[in-house]
Amino acid sequence: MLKTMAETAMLLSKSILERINFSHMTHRVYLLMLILLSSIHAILFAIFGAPFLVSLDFVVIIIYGLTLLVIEARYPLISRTISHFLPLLHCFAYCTIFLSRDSGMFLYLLALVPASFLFFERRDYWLRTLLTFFVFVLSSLSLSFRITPPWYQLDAFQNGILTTLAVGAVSFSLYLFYLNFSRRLEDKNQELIYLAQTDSLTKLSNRRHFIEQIKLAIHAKPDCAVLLIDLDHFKNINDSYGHFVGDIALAQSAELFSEHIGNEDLVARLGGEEFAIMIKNCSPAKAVEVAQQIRGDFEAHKFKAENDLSFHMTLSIGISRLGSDYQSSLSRADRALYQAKQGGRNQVILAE
Ligand SMILES: Nc1nc2c(ncn2[C@@H]2O[C@H](COP(=O)(O)OP(=O)(O)OP(=O)(O)O)[C@@H](O)[C@H]2O)c(=O)[nH]1
Repeated sequence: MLKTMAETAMLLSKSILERINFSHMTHRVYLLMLILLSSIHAILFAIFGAPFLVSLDFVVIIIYGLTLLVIEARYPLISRTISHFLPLLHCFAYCTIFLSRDSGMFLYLLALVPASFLFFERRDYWLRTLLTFFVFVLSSLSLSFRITPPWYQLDAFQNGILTTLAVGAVSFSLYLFYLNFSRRLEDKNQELIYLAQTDSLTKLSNRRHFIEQIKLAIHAKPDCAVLLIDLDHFKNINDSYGHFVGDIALAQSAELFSEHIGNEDLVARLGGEEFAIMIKNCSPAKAVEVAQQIRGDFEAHKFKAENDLSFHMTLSIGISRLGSDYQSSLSRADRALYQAKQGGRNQVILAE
């Protein structure tokens, strides 16, 4: 029963933590966590019968509260400095003056290092370095100094509870650091994969991704058609209206092609004014039908650029069935496209 409850609590907290986007987590959350931790201490000290320490925690809570509500908005750097250096002094004072190092409060210092990586801006390296240095100095001081006698002599059990809480905070801080780090790495990976697969102008797949996908499709779905598309006399658009308008026309063409394909299909820009479409589960006759629709819609489409400029374009399409050798399939589609160009453009040719 206890085991099931613990497992449920673990799963629940894990799923909550995984939903939090730490890369967008603000410094305010960190301040809120400090307030929560200080409140837990205040309650514990009240139970332990140490009213002075309760009032000390209240003072600290008020400072964090003011930092959160007033200073954070106007002076973020001061706010960050307070929220990192105040806990340092707080722990140091507890370990050397009020409770002695037996309380284990110095362990909180360790939690501040991973926390600084979580909550400081990336560019604040100097602040992190300074903080790490302070943590080192203060933890070694609080371990070696003993301003005896401590103001409050807690018993071993009470010290144990405080130490457990501190170790919990350190572990939690390390866990958040790991979670944040692995998420950032994952986000970066996804971003790199996207950049490596995408054409920056049209946001379609690029040639590399298209080739990868047709290689996969050969094994997975035998009935695929490949359409190679080339815009007709595109040079004239650039020459007449400029390269910028040419770019707009390419982006609009990409949108139009995307409207004609299903979820499983893929449209890509191979380069320049050349595009390709892979249609899965598609007979050659059906591929010709789709290609003719694209050609007709493209011809009818009014391309628009700034200053009320509008113009029409046409395209040519070569089609082949995707066989076991993708290179020969592409070559056959390319030859069909060449025939379409030679035959006067604005037409669809299916490779034999
Ligand atoms: N605006 C723009 N133009 C591009 C881009 N990439 C290639 N081009 C232009 O596309 C044009 C392609 O011209 P050509 O290969 O002669 O082909 P075409 O004029 O379309 O003629 P055909 O294909 O024979 O019908 C060239 O003017 C290139 O500069 C691009 O990213 N943006």
